[in-house]
Amino acid sequence: MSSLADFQNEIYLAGLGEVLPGFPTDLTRLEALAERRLSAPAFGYVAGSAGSEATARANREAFDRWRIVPRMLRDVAQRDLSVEVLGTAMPAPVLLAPIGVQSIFHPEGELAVARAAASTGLTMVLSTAASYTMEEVAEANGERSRWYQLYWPKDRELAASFLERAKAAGYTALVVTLDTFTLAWRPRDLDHAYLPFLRGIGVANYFSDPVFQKAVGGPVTDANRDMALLHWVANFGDPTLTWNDLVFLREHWDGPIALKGVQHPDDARQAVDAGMDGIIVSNHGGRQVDGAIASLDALPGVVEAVGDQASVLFDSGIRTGSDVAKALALGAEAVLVARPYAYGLALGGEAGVRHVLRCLQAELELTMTLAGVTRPGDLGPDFVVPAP
Ligand SMILES: Cc1cc2nc3c(=O)[nH]c(=O)nc-3n(C[C@H](O)[C@H](O)[C@H](O)COP(=O)(O)O)c2cc1C
Ligand SMILES: O=C(O)C(=O)c1ccccc1
Repeated sequence: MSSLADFQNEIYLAGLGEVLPGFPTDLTRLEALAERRLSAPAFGYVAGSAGSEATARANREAFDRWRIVPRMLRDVAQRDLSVEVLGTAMPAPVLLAPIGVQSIFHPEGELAVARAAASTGLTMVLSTAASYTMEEVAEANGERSRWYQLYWPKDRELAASFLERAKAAGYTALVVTLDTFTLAWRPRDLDHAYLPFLRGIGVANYFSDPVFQKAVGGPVTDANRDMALLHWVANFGDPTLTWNDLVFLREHWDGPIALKGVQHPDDARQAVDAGMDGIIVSNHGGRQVDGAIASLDALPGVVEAVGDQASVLFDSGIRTGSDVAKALALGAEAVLVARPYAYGLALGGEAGVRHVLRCLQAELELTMTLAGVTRPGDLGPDFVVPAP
């Protein structure tokens, strides 16, 4: 049986022919390399977080506060990391988190990511704010599984159109991001006075949409471009939304729905009461509320509140396979990874993303195996202790 950890052997064997991996295998090193490759504003956009970046740091520190306790002599010869999450089969409990405006990292942007995801079999979550349309990305992703992330616009007709298009293009689950109806105070972007959308990046799904086009007097050309961008700004998020509005999602989406950005157990309970299928415990990688709780610290409370009624997923701060194991041990059914694959994209396009995904999966399998676990579902709170 082939295993995800075979990547390790592949690297050592290639070394016999003097071939090196090409990218670092310690994924925490990618950020510094990406900084050298990207323009200062583009690097600031991906690496930056809200305010003093205290929450971004807290996300990482929270992982350091948990330590894995390996168990011995448990026959770990046969491993199977595959899981089914919200109806989607995956080779490992790892998804590619939605990241907007990927063409600022590499010209092929989301298309390269869709191909890398397809080649590993992992599920990508496509952002509404993508640089390519959801139909183009679906084509690059092919027969593989993909989910769609909605930024819920003010115009309900536009929201319904996005959902209709996503369904038609083969996105099987819906992720609705709640924590970013407006962008936070982000000093790195402010200091560069840099917002990609105002430069027409990350608006492909809007400009290609029939409902959006109707609102701006037809297809977007040089003549109505400024008006179209202003319409985007006015429409991007809806701060009036409340829990009662979730009915709209159910009316327009018949597949599984997960809410992204939940941190409080009571919000998770409300999501379940509203008929949602999944929760993504996330603080947007520290990019929204500076000073907010580390996402990993919020995870156990949400799992306790709704873990038996909904799929609880996790993101914010995952950098290594060992981090994935800790989040699974604390109750996540699967995790989403964001910045590491964006850095891989910046460093090497499709090959860079594929490298990151293969490293993560191999390291996860080796960590689990050496800790005495052969399946993701067998990782529980017994495998971690708080650091002294
Ligand atoms: C450059 C960038 C763009 C992002 N764009 C989106 C987006 O369009 N939609 C969304 O739901 N989350 C977006 N996120 C948040 C990620 O999906 C994810 O929640 C977060 O980055 C996870 O933390 P990590 O980067 O530490 O893995 C973005 C994050 C980054 C870094
Ligand atoms: O930058 C982000 O974190 C983000 O989520 C976003 C928001 C709007 C458009 C693109 C990305």
